[in-house]
Amino acid sequence: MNVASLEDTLHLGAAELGVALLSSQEAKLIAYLELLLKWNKVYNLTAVREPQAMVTQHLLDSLSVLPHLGEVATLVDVGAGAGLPGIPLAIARPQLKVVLADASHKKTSFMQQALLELALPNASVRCERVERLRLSAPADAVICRAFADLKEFARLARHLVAPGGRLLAMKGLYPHEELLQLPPEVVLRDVIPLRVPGLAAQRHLVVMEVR
Ligand SMILES: C[S@@+](CC[C@H](N)C(=O)[O-])C[C@H]1O[C@@H](n2cnc3c(N)ncnc32)[C@H](O)[C@@H]1O
Repeated sequence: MNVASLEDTLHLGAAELGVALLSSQEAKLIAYLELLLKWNKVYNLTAVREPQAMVTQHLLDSLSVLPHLGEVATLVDVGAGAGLPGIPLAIARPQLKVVLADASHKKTSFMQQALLELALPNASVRCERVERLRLSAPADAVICRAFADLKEFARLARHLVAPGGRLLAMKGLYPHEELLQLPPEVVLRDVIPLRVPGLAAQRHLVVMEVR
């Protein structure tokens, strides 16, 4: 693996996103990719296996939401899988408390190991179905990528935030159909187009507020 060029892609891409990273944070993000590559051989954690594509589709895609998180202090990543977007966000914003939740023991074992190896005290892992997950205090926001349609996301995760809290869904194409199906318990606040460096595909962040 050509680590130097992966670092370049990450460094230039983060700068393009307006995300400031220390070199130690960039090194942790690359170390996370290396862990993902290593565990993927046995655990089949992600279909994206080419290292440069992983920088773009996993690291930069996750980091692209950072400028839109606002003052959020606690964030739950539901259906986090191998830790996306939650682990890159926890690395890039050490003050942010991140809960990584997934129902799959295989996925949560990987995330637990990644948190240990990367020394990420601001993140924790819960092996639980989202609908059964209970937090000691409501989070400021919940985020998901490739988890469920907007209606189902709201149904399964709205109990994790207090009224006024946000549900953030990372989507590809503008989700016209899904937006027509939003339940009355949430209000649509924004649909933000995201530009991920190196990715031609459309990306959007849907911001909903829980009533
Ligand atoms: C397609 S993967 C996406 C993983 C990651 N967010 C990403 O973008 O790479 C969906 C994940 O959601 C998890 N999942 C699906 N339904 C769930 C539920 N009700 N509660 C918790 N996790 C769930 C699955 O185990 C799987 O890891």
